Amino acid sequence: MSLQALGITSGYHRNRPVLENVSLKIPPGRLIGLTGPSGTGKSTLARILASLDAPWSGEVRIDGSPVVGTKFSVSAALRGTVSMLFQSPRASTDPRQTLASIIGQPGDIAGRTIDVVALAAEVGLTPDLLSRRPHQVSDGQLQRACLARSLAQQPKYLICDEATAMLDAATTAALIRLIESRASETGVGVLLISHDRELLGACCDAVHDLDSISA
Ligand SMILES: Nc1ncnc2c1ncn2[C@@H]1O[C@H](COP(=O)(O)OP(=O)(O)OP(=O)(O)O)[C@@H](O)[C@H]1O
Repeated sequence: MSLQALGITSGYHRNRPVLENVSLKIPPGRLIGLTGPSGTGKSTLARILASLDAPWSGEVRIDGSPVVGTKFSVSAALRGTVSMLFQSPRASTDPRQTLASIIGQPGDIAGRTIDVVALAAEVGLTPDLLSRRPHQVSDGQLQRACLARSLAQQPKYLICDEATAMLDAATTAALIRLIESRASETGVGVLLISHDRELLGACCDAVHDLDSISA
């Protein structure tokens, strides 16, 4: 059981790979850190692990099953098992939606009822914020809503791509604590991508440099 990248090679321009033969394993219930210099391909790998993009070669496996296709073409059994939290909550939310509808989105897609108020409370959002739209809340509050949306998806694996880079130290610590407790309580496996090696060292079970996982 794990989310695995196996020998991933990928890039954006033919003959100029960004990732070469990269392998990484995220076991359930663990926090795995990924760091490395800017522009070396961490986000590229994250998008491939989340089935948002397909690699040129190599394979992603979710609990042993190879992923075929991307986004909505991924098989129903595997779709939604990996959730991604991005750096910018504003770029990943619809400015017309309220926080309640943002958090409840995975339920609408899956035809499942979600206790939005309870999830909001879990990530530290009070009920009065739920009727607000993104421009009426802070970056930290909106990122909490994005985390609640990810959790509402009930993913087996969560990828946080610089998800706390825009937040202050206190909000970062609160979100990381939440992710840690979710990992230990529900067994969600987490990949934390960050330039902050100190942060990764403090909360992760293992930290990899992108260079060290390229063969
Ligand atoms: N959509 C794209 N089209 C073309 N090139 C891209 C695209 N996305 C990323 N790149 C390039 O691929 C390389 C890797 O980018 P990526 O964002 O994966 O790196 P990163 O390690 O996450 O960087 P950072 O730490 O700055 O977020 C960079 O040279 C970048 O310019």
